[in-house]
Amino acid sequence: MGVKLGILGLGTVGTGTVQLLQDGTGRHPLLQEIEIYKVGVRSLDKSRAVTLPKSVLMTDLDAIVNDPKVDIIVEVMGGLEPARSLILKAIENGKHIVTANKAVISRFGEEIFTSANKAGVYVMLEAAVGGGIPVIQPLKQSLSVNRIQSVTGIVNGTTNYILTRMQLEGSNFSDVLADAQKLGYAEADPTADVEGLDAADKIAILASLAFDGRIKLEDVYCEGIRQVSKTDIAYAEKLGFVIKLLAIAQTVIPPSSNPPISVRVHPTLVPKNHPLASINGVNNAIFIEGEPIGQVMLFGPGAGAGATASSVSSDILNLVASLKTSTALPNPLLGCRHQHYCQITPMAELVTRFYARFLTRDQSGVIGKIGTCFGDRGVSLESVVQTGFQGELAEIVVVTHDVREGDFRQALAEIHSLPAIDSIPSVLRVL
Ligand SMILES: NC(=O)C1=CN([C@@H]2O[C@H](COP(=O)(O)OP(=O)(O)OC[C@H]3O[C@@H](n4cnc5c(N)ncnc54)[C@H](OP(=O)(O)O)[C@@H]3O)[C@@H](O)[C@H]2O)C=CC1
Ligand SMILES: N[C@@H](CC=O)C(=O)O
Ligand code: NA
Repeated sequence: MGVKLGILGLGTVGTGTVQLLQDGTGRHPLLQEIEIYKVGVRSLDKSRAVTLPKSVLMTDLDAIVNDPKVDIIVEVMGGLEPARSLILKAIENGKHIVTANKAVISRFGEEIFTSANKAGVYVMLEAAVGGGIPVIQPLKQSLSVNRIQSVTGIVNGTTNYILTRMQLEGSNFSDVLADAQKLGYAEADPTADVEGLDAADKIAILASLAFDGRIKLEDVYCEGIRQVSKTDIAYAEKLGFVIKLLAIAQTVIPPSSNPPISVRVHPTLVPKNHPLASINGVNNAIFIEGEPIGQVMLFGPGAGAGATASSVSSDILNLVASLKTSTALPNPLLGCRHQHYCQITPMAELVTRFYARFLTRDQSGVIGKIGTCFGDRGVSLESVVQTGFQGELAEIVVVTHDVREGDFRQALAEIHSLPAIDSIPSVLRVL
């Protein structure tokens, strides 16, 4: 008898998954053991890119998670509710879960994994981070003996696609966002992509695995890409950088048991010679540093139907394999064993380089005054460039050496109050 799937959602990811499962030739033979038993959607009237028997497609998702014949629930509907309640109900009913829903896991992970451990079922989430890139299983298994120092990722396909096209083609933000939506990369509400919230969900999940503890989503600092302008992209280019939305989790003191970590998402100037600088379009990459392994980078398509279906289906396959060889004890490398919360360092304590662009009145000595404010706070400058004019205003760009963020912000506030300063249109961190 086949392993019966109840799939919740038949949009971009659900459709890609059904297509993959229906076309088993040349793939792993265990796929033959899987039966697409029920698929839950919102509307039965929509035209679908896959053909399913009438008896399979239904709108009563509660009935699917309560159906005793269903072995695995594949939650690819997205959103917080009813996704969370359906997952919890399915777990209570003894079903394993595969989900692509980082928003639910990053917010309700504690509740979901606690219930799953109690019920003796697995919650698999490879598709939730990095789309098609295997990163969850590598962190849980292949890299788990390492002491991780940092996880730095481009983990949102939509914003990487937007920034790449803005950089390479000088395209306009809203036109490119519309393309990303048409291609099925963006979330139902693309605000989650553009504001960095999707990347924050993902880095919370990665940090939890890398640093072996729970993360409160509200502790993840988050800035999106709306304020990244063509001007900054052009200055970054001249200075030898590209701008990427990075999601970063790193220890701030040498690794120890439960070390304080910094977890954040923000647009970042990445040196052109860094491996993450060349990750373009919808691709994602996760750059991991650990001891003893050194540096590892996982790269691939971060969104889209086929790529995400690859991760969803591999999770299903892992569960099918477990069900076939079922032992009484859960496999600790597949389950979640976190009990404590990670300590998160406040942003003011972060040590990083900064890029800042100032619009100044064209008065003599402005650069000196900016330098003095920075110097008073112990902020040393790596480069200062005055290249352009915007109307009557001169444009000055600085890049600092490593500095404590709190000191940099104080200096910036002092600079802002100088009569010669018109405005500070952008402040970005530098990797
Ligand atoms: N798109 C991507 O590239 C990736 C997406 N993800 C994640 O995968 C999940 C799904 O994304 P995606 O496929 O793009 O989303 P879509 O919006 O394309 O599809 C959502 C599907 O779920 C169904 N659905 C949603 N809400 C309900 C409801 N309340 N009751 C019944 N059915 C419902 C919809 O039904 P109907 O068709 O009838 O409207 C639709 O079939 C999300 O969590 C997303 O974050 C993860 C990695 C990549
Ligand atoms: N909207 C997300 C989809 C994958 O998680 C993205 O653009 O990365
Ligand atoms: Na993945």
